[in-house]
Amino acid sequence: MVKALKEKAPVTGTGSQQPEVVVDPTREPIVVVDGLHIVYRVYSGGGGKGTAASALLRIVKRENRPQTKEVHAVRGVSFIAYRGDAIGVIGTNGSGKSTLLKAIAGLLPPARGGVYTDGQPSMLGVNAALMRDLSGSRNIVLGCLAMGLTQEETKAKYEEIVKFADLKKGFIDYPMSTYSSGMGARLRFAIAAARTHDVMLIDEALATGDAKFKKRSKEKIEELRKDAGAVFLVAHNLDVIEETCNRVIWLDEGRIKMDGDPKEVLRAYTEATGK
Ligand SMILES: Nc1ncnc2c1ncn2[C@@H]1O[C@H](COP(=O)(O)OP(=O)(O)OP(=O)(O)O)[C@@H](O)[C@H]1O
Repeated sequence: MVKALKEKAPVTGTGSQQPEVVVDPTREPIVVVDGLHIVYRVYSGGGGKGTAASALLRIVKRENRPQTKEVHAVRGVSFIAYRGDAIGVIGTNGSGKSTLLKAIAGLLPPARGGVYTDGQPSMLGVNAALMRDLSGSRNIVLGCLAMGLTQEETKAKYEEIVKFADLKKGFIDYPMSTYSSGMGARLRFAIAAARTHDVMLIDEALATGDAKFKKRSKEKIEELRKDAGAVFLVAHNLDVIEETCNRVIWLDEGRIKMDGDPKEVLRAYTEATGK
């Protein structure tokens, strides 16, 4: 559900230096992120990892919970994505890009603030729920059905997906555990791209492909963008972001440092980080 933003005053970033969010009443909002905070709780102390086995041992021994440490990964992020936006999310390692995408997908609960989406967000690779022990072709069928396609639609899309993934000969019938990470990423992208998503979230999917695959992926995103609500793309490769996106959000330590025209944001980012 999208909040009644059109009547509302501009949403402002809650972080001290975050840019103010200005509402464009002429465009249709698809995703509204309003003062979002995401906090991970990490179990520390006792030397061990927070595994189920160590938790069970503690329960049996009637010990207290281990100390928890908080990682504040997203700190008061606010922005509005409009219909037709392809938004690149950039930032150095650990700046909160993947966390933000997962929160938009509804996979992480906000500690404060909220995410409002118009339609169903699909995080590429997660929603497709690919199974490593099954062949690529079985995964195509399961992935399509999991995305809500009917059996007929799945059949109709099958060849297109195989063609788009363009795996080495024969690999489509091998278990996905035998695929390289690049091959897996191609197949995940191909499956996810087989249907239009209201909000499409792509995390580093294009990082592993070769130049030819990147070009085709870019074209596919363009095509999906026309029908999709909004596309979010996380990539360390800034060329991919510049070529694919009409807007870039720069995250720095969980806050928005800049949000706007790709050329301007990428230039400032490159100057600041030397990347
Ligand atoms: N499951 C988790 N549990 C605890 N802390 C986490 C978890 N996932 C991420 N973090 C922490 O949250 C912060 C943001 O991580 P995130 O993965 O969102 O960053 P990123 O910008 O996507 O990084 P990268 O470019 O390296 O992929 C980091 O400090 C990271 O250590």
